[in-house]
Amino acid sequence: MQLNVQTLVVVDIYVLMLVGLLMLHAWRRGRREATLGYLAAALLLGGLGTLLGSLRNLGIDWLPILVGNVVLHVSAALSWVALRVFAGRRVHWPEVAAGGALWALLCLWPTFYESQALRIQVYSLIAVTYTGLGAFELWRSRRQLEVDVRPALVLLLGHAGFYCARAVLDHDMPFDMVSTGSSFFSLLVLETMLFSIGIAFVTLAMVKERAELRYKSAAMRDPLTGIGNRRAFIDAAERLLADCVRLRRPAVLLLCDLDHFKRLNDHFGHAAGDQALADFGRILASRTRQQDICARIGGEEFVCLLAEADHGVALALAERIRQEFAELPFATGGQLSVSIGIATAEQAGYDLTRLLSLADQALYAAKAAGRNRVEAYRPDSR
Ligand SMILES: Nc1nc2c(ncn2[C@@H]2O[C@H](COP(=O)(O)OP(=O)(O)OP(=O)(O)O)[C@@H](O)[C@H]2O)c(=O)[nH]1
Repeated sequence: MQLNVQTLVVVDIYVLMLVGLLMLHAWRRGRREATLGYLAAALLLGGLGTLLGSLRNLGIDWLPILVGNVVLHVSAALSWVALRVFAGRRVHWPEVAAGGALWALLCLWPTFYESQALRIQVYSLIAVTYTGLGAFELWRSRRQLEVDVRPALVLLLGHAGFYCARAVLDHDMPFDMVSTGSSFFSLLVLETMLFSIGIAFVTLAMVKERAELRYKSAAMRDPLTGIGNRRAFIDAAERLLADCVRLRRPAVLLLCDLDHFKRLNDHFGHAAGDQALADFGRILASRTRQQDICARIGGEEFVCLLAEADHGVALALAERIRQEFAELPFATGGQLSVSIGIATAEQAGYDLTRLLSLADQALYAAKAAGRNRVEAYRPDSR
């Protein structure tokens, strides 16, 4: 198949600019997510660098050879920066400038400036380095990122592989894209175009996926205590109870209500009340295991569904939580306490609504018996 280099270069510039502008738009619309901003800059500079690189045979070779390539190296560096920022790391500007600076310095050396083969090899080396760094950023952060980074890794490694091949195979082919061109050069332009579209698409998808995960997680979290809210609890508890039925495992619910909380608010203000809520949430989270489901389901009402725990274990844990909270020194100087009601999933027939209701009856009994105590649900108690 014959690829017309001139046409490809024009299409390449057009595509890079267009995708760059679309990325800029996505950045502006998407709460100015830095990853998209850096990628937009990389794409636009890629288009500009390719445009400058195409200005051959005009008697101003320094423009394509020096300026055009420096711009392309900065563009490659910014693609790396986009992925680095996505992985939560800071930008290292000296490294961003290093590729272009190295190129500019080498251009002062006539042997390099006049050797097509040498320039191709150094260009490829810099391109492989920045692409490899981008892949490395994603690879080392793949677990924390919580999104699928594999498509991006495949693209980056393919791109780096292409430049490795170019360094080996494209020694002395003319770089004069406007007149002669080379078959490898046509492939290069084509590959750059496809890679740019691909990396823009997968990066946008990763950014969007992560934003959705963050919104979802924020919607399920109680901002004051950092533990789950009622909605998160209902979802997770229903799943846990279904697992308990299937695997014939026990579960116990603790329903906790801070005592005389209104009095604390009225005497010491809402900020003191908030502090007490945050302290209790912290105790609950630190005393329970990862598989337990803890949440703040109302003003001063907390729950904890203990997975694979029997009645005795739950009772001991509730007692420890009650005691720890009662011993906590408060900034106000006063003392606070919590009442806790307990019911087992078995008593409720593994039905969440009923389980909450039984634990509530036990809690009512704890309040009625003087507060600052733990009561377990007893079928004969009401
Ligand atoms: N500071 C603060 N107070 C809250 C929050 N949510 C609910 N409250 C307050 O919690 C108090 C709950 O009062 P009550 O339901 O009467 O319960 P109580 O005073 O703890 O009494 P008992 O439960 O019977 O011991 C109310 O004054 C609410 O305004 C919150 O997010 N922060």
